Amino acid sequence: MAASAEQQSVLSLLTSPTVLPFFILAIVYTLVKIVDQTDVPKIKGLPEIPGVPLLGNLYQLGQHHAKVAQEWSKKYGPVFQVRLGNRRIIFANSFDSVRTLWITNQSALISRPMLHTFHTVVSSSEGFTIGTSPWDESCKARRKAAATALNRPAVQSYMPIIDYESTKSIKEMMLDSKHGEVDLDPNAYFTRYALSTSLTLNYGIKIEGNVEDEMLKEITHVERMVSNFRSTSNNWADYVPLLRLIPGGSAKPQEYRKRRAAYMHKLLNMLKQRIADGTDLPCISGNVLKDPEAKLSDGEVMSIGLTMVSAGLDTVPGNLIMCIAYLSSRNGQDIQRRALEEINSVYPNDDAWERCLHEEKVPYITALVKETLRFWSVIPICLPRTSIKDIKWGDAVIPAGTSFYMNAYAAHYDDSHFKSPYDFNPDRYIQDDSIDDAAASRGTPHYGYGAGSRMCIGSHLANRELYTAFLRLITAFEILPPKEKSDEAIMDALKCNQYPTSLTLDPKPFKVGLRIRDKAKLDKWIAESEDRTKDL
Ligand code: HEM
Repeated sequence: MAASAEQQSVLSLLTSPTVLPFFILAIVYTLVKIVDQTDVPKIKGLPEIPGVPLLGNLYQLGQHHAKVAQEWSKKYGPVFQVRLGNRRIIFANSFDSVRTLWITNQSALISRPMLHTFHTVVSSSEGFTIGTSPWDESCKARRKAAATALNRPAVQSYMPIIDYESTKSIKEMMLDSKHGEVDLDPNAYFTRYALSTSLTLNYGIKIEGNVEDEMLKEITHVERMVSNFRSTSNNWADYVPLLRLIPGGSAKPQEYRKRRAAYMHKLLNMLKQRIADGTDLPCISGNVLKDPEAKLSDGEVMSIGLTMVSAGLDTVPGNLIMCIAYLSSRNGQDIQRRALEEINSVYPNDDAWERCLHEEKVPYITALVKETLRFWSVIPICLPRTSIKDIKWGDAVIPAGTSFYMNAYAAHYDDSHFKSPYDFNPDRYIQDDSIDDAAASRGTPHYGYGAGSRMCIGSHLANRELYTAFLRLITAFEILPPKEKSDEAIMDALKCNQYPTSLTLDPKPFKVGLRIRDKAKLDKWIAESEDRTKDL
């Protein structure tokens, strides 16, 4: 149909050289306004960090989101709103603000957001882990089942596994360092420690090989990559939907989804075969599969398995490895001396290796664990939350459905809560005067395990793994600086991360020296442990 005379005159006006540029600008402006909307409108009464169209504050946050947000909090206050693409996020950056939002408002802050890369691309076939699931009946059931399997008495029954794995790692470190002659990187030994412990208690299957084991390397690499896809700081496509249209953008996440599915199915099938043959060992997934009353579907059993494999894999080794790095430094030598004195005074008969399986009686080692969790903040921006009810903050009402990011790194270095927060000082958890007194009396020692309604349910297990490993390492070895000078960045909680935008700290490679304190005693402790765990 031909255009009317009126339409033709409008068209020629719009395409005239003087009007056309303004017309194009108006179209672009309107389009930007449409795609630039946020999931939650701007919240009145809460500081907002100025950003740019489409990206919001994504570019300004750079690689070190936790550090940049910590800097902003000096100007804008502890709690502010940012825009990451089309998402509005509340950042909490001080110890007290986290407590108010995460603990006082815990029933409102119980859900988790869905992020495109992890929830749509990486996880579509394998289900979500508990820590990435929004709050619903299924998440509640899986969390309850896993929490029961990880409660204090249950964890005590897993101590033989921790006995076996810690001994295996320390023995291999002794042999691979040629009894202390050669420096080594502790990373792989403690990655296997954490992974093999999780696999044994979930499937009754351990990593049989040394640190070069193929299954160990595959699971470690794939889980590390998945953890990057899961990070709130790594994937711009989570926030800017237009970026999802870029061809090939999903190729890597999809590749890792397939590789992850392969070993998750293999582990479950191995367990099912052992159950059928009657050769299975007691384990969490086995208990669920064999329990006729269990109300969990196959997918839910798989989700618990995924959680067990992934949850402790970066976190336990990250803490262990970075504490070992610190212990090897000059200041770390004093900490080792003090720790050994404390261990020997509690256990004058050299039975610390065995007793630590039953009790935690050396307060200085417990304090070392806490200080490590604070100082290294291995999940600097804690797993994200979504509110399910309105939350009041000062005069602002933050509507239900808003995403919240806890800047655990900034809270851990908050000098209104911790005295000299940049000093590594286990004593702050023993002597009240190194934490502000009022703060000390309020409980929560740190946010290493998060806080409130969706706090880590693996913390008893992780604490036992860390305590046992530290106590045994310190009695076995003097941990020394490497013979060759190492990268000084390894002592900085952010610079030591080789992949700064990952969810969990991924330590840069480094080496330490080891000197065996007493070869005869160490051989005896190892032999006793091997004897105790020979049927595992
Ligand atoms: C040192 C080691 C560990 C650290 C630092 C750590 C840290 C965390 C953090 C920060 C969270 C998020 C909490 C929140 O949102 O407030 C979390 C959640 C979780 N962790 Fe851990 N974790 C560790 C070990 C483990 C282990 C060994 C397991 C189990 C085998 C585990 C299981 C879980 C689960 C299931 C969740 C999700 C809870 C939920 O969403 O309801 N964690 N962890």
